[in-house]
Amino acid sequence: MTETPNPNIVDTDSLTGEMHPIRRVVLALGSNLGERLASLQGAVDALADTPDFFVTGVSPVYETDPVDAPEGSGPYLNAVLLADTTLPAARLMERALAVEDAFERERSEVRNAPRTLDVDLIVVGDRRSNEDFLRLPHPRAHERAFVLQPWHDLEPDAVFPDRGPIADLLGATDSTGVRKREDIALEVE
Ligand SMILES: Nc1ncnc2c1ncn2[C@@H]1O[C@H](COP(=O)(O)OP(=O)(O)OP(=O)(O)O)[C@@H](O)[C@H]1O
Ligand SMILES: Nc1nc2c(c(=O)[nH]1)N=C(CO)CN2
Repeated sequence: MTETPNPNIVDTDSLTGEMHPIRRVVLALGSNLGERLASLQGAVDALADTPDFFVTGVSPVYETDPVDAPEGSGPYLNAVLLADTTLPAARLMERALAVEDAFERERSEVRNAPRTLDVDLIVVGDRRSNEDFLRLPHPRAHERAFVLQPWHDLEPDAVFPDRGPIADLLGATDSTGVRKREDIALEVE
């Protein structure tokens, strides 16, 4: 006898759509053009307003010397945001780009040109990707004190996939150009 799917058994996935696991997300925010703090705060607000995306932590703000940036680039404000989400990583990337656009991010041909807002996905659970549109974990973040320091403030025991404890990575990184701004802070609604 040929087995056929029982039409009386409801496939819950066909009702609810694909099921997605909850993933812990680390995002890095940066700005070195325009109203830097307002852009970072706007990014936090916009991300916190994203359905199925729950902000769990926002780091202190750091003033940082530009790294690998064109001559004459100004200092950055940098921060890290932690969240839990069921959104697929590609949707998160689209959302990050849309939030950048909302804050007048111009996409220049010049590598690392000054920008009003940069939203980078650093880690999305154990998701790995190696496409131009989305590389995960972020391929350069493990050597960037402007990412590691604020992340370390939130999660001193965090481990960067394949790279090791962020405390060790931070210890191996030059963080002289990374200064905490005690006078300003980002707020989560
Ligand atoms: N993990 C990621 N986070 C952010 N953008 C990514 C990531 N992986 C790939 N991209 C792609 O990179 C492009 C954004 O590049 P962008 O000019 O903002 O890089 P950058 O932030 O200047 O440099 P870097 O990646 O070294 O921080 C987007 O098209 C985006 O799809
Ligand atoms: N200090 C600092 N330097 C950078 C930053 C950044 O956010 N902070 N982002 C870059 C490209 O994403 C390149 N250089």
